[in-house]
Formats: sequence, C-alpha cells, structure tokens
Amino acid sequence: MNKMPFERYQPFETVKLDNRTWPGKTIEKAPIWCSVDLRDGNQALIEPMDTTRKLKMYKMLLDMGFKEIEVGFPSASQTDYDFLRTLIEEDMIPDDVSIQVLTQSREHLIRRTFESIRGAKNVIVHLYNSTSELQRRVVFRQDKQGIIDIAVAGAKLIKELIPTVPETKIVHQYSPESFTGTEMPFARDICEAVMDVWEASPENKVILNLPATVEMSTPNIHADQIEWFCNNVKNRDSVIISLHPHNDRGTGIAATELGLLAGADRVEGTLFGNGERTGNVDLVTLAVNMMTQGVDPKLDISDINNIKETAEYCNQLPVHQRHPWVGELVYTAFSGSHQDAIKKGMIALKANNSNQWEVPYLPIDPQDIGRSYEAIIRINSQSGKGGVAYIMQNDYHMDLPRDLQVNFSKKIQNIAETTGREITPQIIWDSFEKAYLRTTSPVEFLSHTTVPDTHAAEIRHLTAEINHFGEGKEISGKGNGPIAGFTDAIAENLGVRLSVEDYHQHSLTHGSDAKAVAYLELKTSEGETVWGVGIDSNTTVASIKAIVSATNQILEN
Ligand SMILES: CC(=O)SCCNC(=O)CCNC(=O)[C@H](O)C(C)(C)COP(=O)(O)OP(=O)(O)OC[C@H]1O[C@@H](n2cnc3c(N)ncnc32)[C@H](O)[C@@H]1OP(=O)(O)O
Ligand SMILES: CC(C)C(=O)C(=O)O
Repeated sequence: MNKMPFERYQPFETVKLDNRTWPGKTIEKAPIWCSVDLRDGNQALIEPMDTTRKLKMYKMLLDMGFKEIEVGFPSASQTDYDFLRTLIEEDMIPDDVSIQVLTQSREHLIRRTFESIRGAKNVIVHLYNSTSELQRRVVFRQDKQGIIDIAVAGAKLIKELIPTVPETKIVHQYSPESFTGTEMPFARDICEAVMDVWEASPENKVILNLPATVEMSTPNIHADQIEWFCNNVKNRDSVIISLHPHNDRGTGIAATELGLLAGADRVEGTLFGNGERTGNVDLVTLAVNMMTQGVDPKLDISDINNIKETAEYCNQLPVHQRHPWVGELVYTAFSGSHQDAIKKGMIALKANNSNQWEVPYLPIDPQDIGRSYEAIIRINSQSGKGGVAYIMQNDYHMDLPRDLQVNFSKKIQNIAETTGREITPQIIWDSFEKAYLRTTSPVEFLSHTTVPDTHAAEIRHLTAEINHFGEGKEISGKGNGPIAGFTDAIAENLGVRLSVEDYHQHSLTHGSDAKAVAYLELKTSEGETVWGVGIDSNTTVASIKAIVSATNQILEN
C-alpha cells in the first residue's frame, strides 16, 4: 500500500484558552441570520445567477424571514450593481430588512459601493481584507502593520462617504478574512483598529465577522478561537460577533454550533451550503437542528421542498439525496429493524396522543417541515416484516396479523433478492393479491344460505352457489356457523380439507360502503399452513372468501 503523504501537513495550532466555557453551554436562541447566497454562494457558481434567478432567490429569502441579506459585491460586477439598483429603485426592500454589500478595502471599489446603495434605507457595508499569516506573506507581502493600514484606510473612507448617502442608515461590518488562520491577538488588534475608526459603541454596534474562510481545524478549535476573541476584544457590548464558516472538512455545521456556544451572535451562510469549494455553512440545516432542540429557529422552513427546488433552480446545482433534513432519502428506512422500530413508534405515538415527537430513527416529524410520511419506509432486500406490514397498513389499510406478516415478508424478500431491486408498494400489493386474495379462480363464491338443523339448534346447514373451474355449482355442508359450514362444504364437495387455526378481521373503510377484511390461518389435512384473505362488505362473506382463497391456493399448487 502506498503511504499517504501526511508529513506534508501540520496539525492545526490549538488556542491557549484557560477555563473555556463553551463545552458546558447549550444553544438557547437563534442567532441573527444573514444569507450570503447572493454573494458568497453566487460567486462560487459555475454560472452566476442572472437577474431572474437572483430575484427568485431574494424573494424566497424574504419569505423565509431573513432580515439581513448580502445581495452582492456591487463594485465587482455590473450584474450585482444593477441588481441592487433594481431592488432599491423598485422598492423591493422591506423596512425591517437590511441589505448587505461586500467590498474589498480599495478606494475605487468602496466609492462605487456607495454609489450603488443610494436611496436604500438600511445597508450593512461589509469591508474585508485578508489577515492570515499565509495571506500576509504570500498574497499581500505586507507585515502586520501594512495589513492594519489597508483595513483602517478602507474603514476611514467608508466613514467619510456616509454623508453622501443621507437617506441611508449604515451599519458597519468588518471581516478579517481568513480569521481562523490569523494569530488571535493580531485578529483582535486589527478589528479594534477598525472599531476605533467607526467609533463602535453599544448604540452604534459594529459587526465583526470572523470567517473560517477555509475550514482548517476541528470544530473545538474554532470554538476556542471564537471564545478567545469574545473574551479579549475590547468593548464587547459594542460589537456583534458574526460567524462565517465554510465546510472544507465537512464540519461547518459543528463549527458553527460550537461557535455559537462560544459566544457568537450572528451567522452568515447559505441555503443547503452552496458556496466556495465545499460550500458555506448550511443555514437550513442549522435552523432545523435548532428546532429539533426545542429552540425557535426564527426562519420559516415549513416548506423545505419548495426551498430546495428554488435553490436548485437558482444555483443550477442539485441538493444531495442524503442532505440533512431535505434530501429525498433522509426520512426513508430500507432496513428491517429500523422499519420495525418506526412502525412501532408511529403506533405508540398515535396511542399516546401527545404532541411530543418520539419515533426511533426519525429525529423529527417530516411533516413539521412540509415533508410527508409517504416514503418513510421503502422495501428492498434489507427489509423485514415490519416494513412490509407498514406499507400494507399505511398504503392499503391492511393490518396483517403477525404470523401473516412473517409469511408474506418471506415472499417479498424472495422477490427482492431475485430482482435485486426496490419493491414498490404496488408490487407489494400485487404480490399480496396473488398470494392471499385468490377469490375468483378456480373457485369463486357467489352466494350462500343457512338454515338451522331440525334436531340440534347449534348446527346449521349451509348451501352455497359457487363457480368451479368456470361452471356453476351448488355445494352444501354443516357446522356451528357459516365458516364451519363452508369448510365442511368445501371438504365434502371439492375434497379440500381445511381447519381454521386463527382468525382476524377488521373494517377497511368507514361509512355506508364500509368493507371488512378477514384473515384466516387454515391447516390442511397434511398439516400445512395456508393463509387466506377475503374482502367484502359482509363480514361472513369476507371470511368465506378467505376460505375460497386458501382452497384456490391448494387446488392450484
Ligand atoms: C473570501 C471571499 O470570498 S472574498 C470575496 C471574493 N469575491 C470575489 O473576488 C468576487 C468578485 N471579485 C472581482 O470581481 C474582482 O476580484 C474585483 C473586481 C473585486 C477586483 O478585481 P481586480 O482588481 O481586477 O483583480 P484582483 O481581484 O485580482 O485584485 C487583486 C488585488 O487586490 C488586492 N486585494 C485583494 N483583496 C483585497 C482586499 N480585501 N482589500 C484590499 N486589497 C485587496 C490584492 O492584494 C491584489 O493586489 P495587487 O494587484 O497589488 O497584487
Ligand atoms: C468576505 C469574507 C467574509 C468571506 O467571504 C470569507 O472569508 O469566506
């Protein structure tokens, strides 16, 4: 085996943080959410959104309840600029919503940014420059002071330009881009230098956005960095600490949740995690995660399928079938023991009549976010009797007795193994009909009458009209009821000897056209078990049809 070149990489440096508090905390309220779909998400697309797509995304973000939306990098592209002008000129920004615009700390870009926001009511002007040791050395070739100078120059120009937009309330935001790759004391120093320019105060809070521009460490280190920063930045009550995690290591959600425990107030991210490389942190997952802990997420995710379809349209990228909370397969169990537990959990839930959700393998009620129960159980060769019984119950209202479940699931298992394919509810029903509902051929029941015996009141004589291999026939027998009388008639007239071992029935529908289903476990004279099932509006006839079905199985085998 080839050795992996691990020696080319260094472990990420830990943060010296005594008495960290985040491990013992829980998330108790939603953060301030800021969607960056139209900027960070958009800049990572194969084909950036056109105006139609941008508007569709923007409107959906509003519908979801976002109050802060980064609408673009207006100084970087004419499309972003024009889109912002459309939002402002066509009065498409609600009064309680702030639009956010990104700019590098470069004079011409900042000036153009201010031109783009003319006429808007609430704008977050988002200034950034990169601060990590690597970027300082390789990209900017500047020492720490040089990097602080870039940030301060941009901050000063922004302050200077505020009078040019008198109708606009400006909130300041600064990002030490690549924060997580920056020495913490330097990150603090550069942020404080910018805070000083903007005169941050409790009344004039500055947003300090601390990006994990590239996710490079385990989430606990991210949390330590955030807690360190919250503890060490001056005038904590004058700043809003914002997270901007990416997902390079696949732990963007964990890093964000731990970052919130560590003291952050705000989160920037995108729907389903679109964004550079492996994406920004996924705000939908974060919000639903919160809901699962009994916390109001303050975002409306009640129609997650629509959010997904819109995001897929706008981004022209699919959302994975296993994506948390939204993927096509995430509420579906294929494996037998999961299906059995889900089926029992759903029954228990109904019986408890409680509002609290509690079903094994289903961490939320799919209906709470607009998904259905339709696909929670699907059948393949990994499935067991519980799953098959669930489909019969859920899709066809047939509550199979346990021994029939065992008998039937073996047949389904056989089909699944032979075909190697998923077994749809329709195939399950067709197989059930073929196996147990064989009520028309070679024997078909037409009608029956019973009369009491003239000597023994408990004995009744039954006469039945049947079709037998296509020919009308009258058969008769006796017993203590119509079922016993019919099995006797079948034995005497057709030579098929059956004894009833077990009997279950329930109604299938309600109202005047109500039907009943009867499940009969019968034994042949050779001791073989045969299950027959009959459906009819008359419960006695349903049972007789079940005997007919068992008879037909024997006659045809
Ligand atoms: C982590 C993030 O996602 S940050 C956002 C990134 N998004 C984008 O880049 C999308 C939009 N960007 C663009 O369209 C372009 O990059 C523009 C219009 C902003 C700038 O274009 P250009 O000036 O032609 O080129 P380019 O981006 O290569 O400029 C790099 C220069 O800006 C400097 N620079 C980069 N970022 C910053 C910054 N935040 N503040 C100040 N200077 C910066 C670089 O050091 C470099 O300087 P140099 O030319 O002296 O070496
Ligand atoms: C501009 C900043 C916030 C950014 O997009 C990043 O660091 O990923």
